[in-house]
Amino acid sequence: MRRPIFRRSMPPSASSRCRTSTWKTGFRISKCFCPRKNKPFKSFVFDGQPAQIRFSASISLIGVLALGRIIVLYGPSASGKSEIQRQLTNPGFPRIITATTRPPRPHEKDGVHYLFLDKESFQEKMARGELIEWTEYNGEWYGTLRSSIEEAIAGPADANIILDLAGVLALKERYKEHIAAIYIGANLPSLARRLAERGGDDAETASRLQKAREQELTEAYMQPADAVIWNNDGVDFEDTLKRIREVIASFRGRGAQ
Ligand SMILES: Nc1ncnc2c1ncn2[C@@H]1O[C@H](COP(=O)(O)OP(=O)(O)OP(=O)(O)O)[C@@H](O)[C@H]1O
Ligand SMILES: Nc1nc2c(ncn2[C@@H]2O[C@H](COP(=O)(O)O)[C@@H](O)[C@H]2O)c(=O)[nH]1
Repeated sequence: MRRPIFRRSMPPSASSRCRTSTWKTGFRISKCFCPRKNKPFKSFVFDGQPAQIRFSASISLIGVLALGRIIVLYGPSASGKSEIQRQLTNPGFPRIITATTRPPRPHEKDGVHYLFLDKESFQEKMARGELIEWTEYNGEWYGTLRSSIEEAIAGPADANIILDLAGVLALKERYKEHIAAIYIGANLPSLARRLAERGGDDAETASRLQKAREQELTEAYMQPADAVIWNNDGVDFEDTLKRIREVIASFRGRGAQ
């Protein structure tokens, strides 16, 4: 028996003049005229599906209606992700700010580059389910706020975010069709030079380079990327930006990933 599961603004005498469009998801929109109230109305109906299908239908519906896509930049430390993000970000392509327990670098501002948290606050956010994913890097915690991703997906604009591979995989698993990942690479000599120029703690620099050598420069690390861009020293940074803009435009042309 076909039975309405979800119904909105359906007056009692709704049986009258309706034009119904049915979506692939099983969702039906009827544009009707109510003789009793003498005015038009719309009804929204999921029809005759078992509960578990209803749930996935509503998820697909969110997918259909939500437009925002998220471009994830990932790759080794000092490959140029932050500089690329800085150049690409604008009001129509906002950055999604993640949280970290690492101390800010001299130029970094709370709420702009990261939400800088102490370990206790970070753990509280984890415990409250406010983080959709998190990772440990160099003894510090990094995590993505659930609300930041859901707002970006529900919004009309694409957004960008910097994550590591664990973050890419977590977002792709949960929001597959909204996520496109660009791996930003640079060779070891470029990374070493840039990290030395950044200054800071020698042990931390060595650890970042080791992670690049052993993990972040491997084929396996790049494998989930939808595009790979190399930004070595000697490559004109404007050229890197141009290639990234082209890749992002091609994602838009293809529709959601
Ligand atoms: N093509 C390039 N040629 C020379 N220097 C570059 C190039 N691209 C970026 N840089 C420089 O490399 C340094 C590191 O870049 P950036 O901070 O953006 O890296 P990152 O990937 O965000 O690093 P991290 O993950 O450690 O934060 C910056 O000083 C940046 O200006
Ligand atoms: N999985 C996540 N990775 C993140 C997040 N925010 C940043 N990152 C990655 O961490 C490392 C270290 O960052 P750094 O700013 O100290 O160089 C780098 O690979 C970032 O891409 C996050 O929320 N989740």
